[in-house]
Amino acid sequence: MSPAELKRAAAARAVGLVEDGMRLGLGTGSTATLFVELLGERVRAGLSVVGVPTSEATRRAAEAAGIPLTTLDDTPELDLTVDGADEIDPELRLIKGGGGALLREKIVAAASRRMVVIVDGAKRVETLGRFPLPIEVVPFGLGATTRAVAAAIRSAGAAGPLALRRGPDGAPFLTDGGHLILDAGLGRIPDPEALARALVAVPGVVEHGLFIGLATGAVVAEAADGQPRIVTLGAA
Ligand SMILES: O=C[C@H](O)[C@H](O)[C@H](O)COP(=O)(O)O
Repeated sequence: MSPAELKRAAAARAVGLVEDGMRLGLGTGSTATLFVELLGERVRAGLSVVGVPTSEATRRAAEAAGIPLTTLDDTPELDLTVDGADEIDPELRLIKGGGGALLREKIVAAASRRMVVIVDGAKRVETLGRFPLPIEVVPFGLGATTRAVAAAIRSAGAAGPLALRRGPDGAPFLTDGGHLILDAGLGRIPDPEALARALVAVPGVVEHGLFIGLATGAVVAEAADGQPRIVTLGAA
């Protein structure tokens, strides 16, 4: 089975969690986009929901799918956010931000009573860190902030190179908020909570891709005999 088929299977299961009248957080990335497309089919069939997109890309996808949108200003409390992830560990801790949407994703997840993560089985790890950890920083003072981020990483018992993320044209990648991203290739993160605390204490760091205590459940699609097998973690 291809990763795309597994992602679609996870997204399809999560669409079944949506109930009429729900206020939804709409995640970002290839898996979350499949969820948005499938949700759009239900909306066109009569389901009534409103969604808060976590990126401009998701806003466009949701508009194309016909999903009514709102903002956290008008709708500050959400019932359910469905989003993808780059990694998930057994404690439902995540690495997110591979697509650069971590800041809005974390704000939306924190405003939601439930956050359900949809992933293919390859995203499951025992220890977070194989996927480079995205760290969103303001452009001002980049050199000093990078040094401080490196020290914060060491203080949390981790190590690895920091790379400024670049777009396909080679120019620094800019988030929807106009910030830069440092990708930390750590291999393993022995103490995610300690690293999260250390990173938020660095002036210039806007947010990081460790999502701890936010996911309430996960829908994982694994390949079994050529068919997707859904495994749920937590409350999903
Ligand atoms: O910034 C992007 C998000 O955190 C995505 O949810 C994450 O990168 C997973 O994306 P995908 O479903 O494309 O693997």
